[in-house]
Amino acid sequence: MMSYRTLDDLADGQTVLARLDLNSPVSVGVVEDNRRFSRHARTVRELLDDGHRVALLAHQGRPGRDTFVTLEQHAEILSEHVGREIEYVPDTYGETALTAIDDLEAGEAIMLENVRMTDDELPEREPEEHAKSDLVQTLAPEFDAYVGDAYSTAHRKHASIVGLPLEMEAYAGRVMVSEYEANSAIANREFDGEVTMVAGGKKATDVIDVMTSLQDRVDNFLLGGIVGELFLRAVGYDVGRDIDESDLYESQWRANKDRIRELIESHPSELVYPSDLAFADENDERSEVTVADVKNKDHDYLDVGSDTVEQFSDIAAHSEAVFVKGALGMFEDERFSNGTARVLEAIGRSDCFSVVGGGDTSRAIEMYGMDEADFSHVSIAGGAYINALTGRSLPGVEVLKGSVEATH
Ligand SMILES: Nc1ncnc2c1ncn2[C@@H]1O[C@H](COP(=O)(O)OP(=O)(O)OP(=O)(O)O)[C@@H](O)[C@H]1O
Ligand SMILES: O=C(O)[C@H](O)COP(=O)(O)O
Repeated sequence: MMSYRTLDDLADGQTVLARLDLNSPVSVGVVEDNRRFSRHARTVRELLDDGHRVALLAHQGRPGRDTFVTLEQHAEILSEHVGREIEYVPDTYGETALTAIDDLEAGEAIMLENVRMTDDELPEREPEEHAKSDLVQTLAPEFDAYVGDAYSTAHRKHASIVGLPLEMEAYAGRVMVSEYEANSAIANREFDGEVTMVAGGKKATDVIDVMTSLQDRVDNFLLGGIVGELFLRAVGYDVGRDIDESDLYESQWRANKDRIRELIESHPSELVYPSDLAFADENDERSEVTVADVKNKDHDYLDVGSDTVEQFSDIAAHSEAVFVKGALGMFEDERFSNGTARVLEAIGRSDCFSVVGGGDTSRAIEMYGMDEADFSHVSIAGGAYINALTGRSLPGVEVLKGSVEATH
């Protein structure tokens, strides 16, 4: 299999354009620090230590959304993680940006403006088409090399993801390599023992896509969260109702019920249902009920119960590989964190190959005092993680591999 070049292949002292993914939660204009900064800091620090002149390219939000802001705060947060000042340049590829790139000294980095503020970035186009854009044609000649580190945007055919690497000597950064290898393992690698997937959270369509494409590779699907309730409903339990104005159950049920029924029919022994559920009682305290005793959608079920936790933890403990997609409950509320936190702890304790994905689910690791090092990999990707699990190709990875072929 043709692979990509990595930072190990990059000669020191070059002018380098590195594409990162620092897309972050933004609340009332304030960018939240998160794992993406600490992970990419490793790539940036290494580039600076190797004497490169480094311009960083990244995006935030999409036009029209509240999260669509400049990268000024990102430059500050990343500077703290890297331990060196990264100057923010309020321009992506105009005169101001080109002057700042020209002025770079060895071991210095600048952060160019949110690349989604240019018209060329966002249209989904083939790499060859993007390569002709002004953005790519202006930036590419300024650099000796492109470092693709934005694995979590590699599912997008955007100019800076697929166009730039086509026109430049391209290398995969440290985040790109570690994410790609771990997340593709379930689709690419053979495991001798049992393979388990925690299938939870609230994005049922994504999870059911993953389950459908991995149905013959996974021995146990541990069902929880809203996904678990949809499966319980499909086998006749009266659970799952929309909370307030939310559309968590009904629309997802309508969209997925046929595929859920197909999975139940074709893989009855791989599906592991919750045997009990938790809800808030009249005193607003956690109570549990066995699934058989649930009646008339009488509560919002916000976590799996203790028996389920025990059963899921046992299965995780004797698996050879465990992939997590989605939380087992509404863990942000401590009363309903038991399922997610205890099962993650069991996975962390076991010596299985473990991958935890999804921005929300991986937040539970630090919220409940677990050590990221107890897992083989904690992914910082959302959509790209789904693509990798389902074995769909990632254009941003393919173009890095293609770039090696083109030079051979
Ligand atoms: N029974 C439930 N009722 C309501 N919300 C739930 C329930 N179970 C899980 N959740 C919510 O699901 C969310 C996690 O699921 P989701 O699949 O959306 O996240 P993810 O895959 O980790 O993240 P992302 O796709 O955003 O990177 C959590 O925020 C949790 O509160
Ligand atoms: O946060 C992400 O998943 C990536 O940055 C991709 O963002 P997008 O879904 O807005 O393309």
